[in-house]
Amino acid sequence: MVTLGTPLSPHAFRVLLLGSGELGKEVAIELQRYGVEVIAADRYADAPAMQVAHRSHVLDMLDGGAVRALIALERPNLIVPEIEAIHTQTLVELEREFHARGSDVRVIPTARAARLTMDREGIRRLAAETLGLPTSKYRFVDTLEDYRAAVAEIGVPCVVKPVMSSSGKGQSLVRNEGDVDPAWDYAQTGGRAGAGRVIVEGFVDFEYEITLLTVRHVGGTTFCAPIGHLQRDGDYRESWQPQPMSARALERAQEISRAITDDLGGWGVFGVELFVKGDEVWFSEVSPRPHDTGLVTLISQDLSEFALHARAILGLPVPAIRQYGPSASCAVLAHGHGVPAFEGVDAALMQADTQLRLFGKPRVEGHRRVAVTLALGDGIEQARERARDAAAALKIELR
Ligand SMILES: Nc1ncnc2c1ncn2[C@@H]1O[C@H](COP(=O)(O)OP(=O)(O)OP(=O)(O)O)[C@@H](O)[C@H]1O
Ligand SMILES: NCC(=O)N[C@@H]1O[C@H](COP(=O)([O-])[O-])[C@@H](O)[C@H]1O
Ligand SMILES: [Mg+2]
Repeated sequence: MVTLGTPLSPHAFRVLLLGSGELGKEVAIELQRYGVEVIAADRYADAPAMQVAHRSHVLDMLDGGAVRALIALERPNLIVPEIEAIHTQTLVELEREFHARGSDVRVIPTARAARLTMDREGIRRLAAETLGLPTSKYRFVDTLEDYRAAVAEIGVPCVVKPVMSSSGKGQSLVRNEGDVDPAWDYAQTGGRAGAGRVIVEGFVDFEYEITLLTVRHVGGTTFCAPIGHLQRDGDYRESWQPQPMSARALERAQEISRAITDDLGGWGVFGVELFVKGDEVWFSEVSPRPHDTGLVTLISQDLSEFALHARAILGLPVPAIRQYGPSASCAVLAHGHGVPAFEGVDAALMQADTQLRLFGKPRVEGHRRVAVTLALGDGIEQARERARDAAAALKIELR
């Protein structure tokens, strides 16, 4: 049983967010509602979650020493990874030390889950080889020569990704011979840890893909309604809920999600990414934290994925999740260089049942998701159209 205290007092319940983007911002707001003292960290200043936290720190989270020093300084009750780019081996060591000391400090959901999912190899081998879950074909390679052989063996089309990357960075679809070498070069430059290991995945010719938000909480495991989504360049553009599925496919999706999340363990929200064709379901990957496609739950459920994460990690009950019917989200990307200014916010909010979140990201260099629109509709198509219309009404100027 958790005792929640008063923030900024000696008996505060403190949560340290490692990563402070748009997803962490919503988690921070939900934690604030329980009087939790929230400390936000990221690699840059004025990140979205920092703007709603009690305190913040800027550090290189891939530096194990820096992560350890921050945790020693802040002495949080919970350490909550918000992104994958963290020195997760340090979290594994710290968790072991906490345990040995009899301390009840926890890494969410577990340090092992954070470590396995930051590297595509860890989670893929666990899912496919240890748990026997259906996945695409795959090979891990370190050299151009092995890479070419892996592509020849798996065949085209195939998907090439750095083992450490997210949001489609460094990822290519190889359709023919001419795509092979450029995909290697892109994987070598687009990964989060620089050049390195690559996964070659067989292309899964799915009908649709979903995120199954799976909540592990004190009372057991609860699934949200499936979220369908559209990805471009490996990054999410639209998501909707509920995605229509056959009863058998939904059952398989839940079985796979339960298997992987039971193995990872701990409390919190997991975003299980699955590919579906007819009644067939393949595991793709899992985030041991709220998922970007789950932003739709800000409008589609009484408890959003962020509210669910807060409840679950605090050890609070999740007796039911109410879904409000057809809903959608549309990601808003800014392109260019500068500080965003938003016009057309009024136009974006003209339609009933439409909402907007502006993340407050301090700068854009290249492409960056800076906002999301949300809508309810009579059907999925109407909800998606409303969310897209609202996004199109926004005009972003980079100053
Ligand atoms: N083997 C595959 N077959 C078919 N499509 C794929 C395959 N792998 C990836 N994709 C497509 O690319 C998208 C992004 O892939 P993936 O989720 O592995 O990338 P990511 O960089 O981890 O993205 P994120 O961090 O946003 O989840 C998938 O949602 C899917 O649309
Ligand atoms: N697919 C993972 C994902 O959506 N993560 C979310 O994006 C932020 C990074 O955004 P940035 O790259 O604009 O800093 C992360 O902090 C997290 O909130
Ligand atoms: Mg993904």
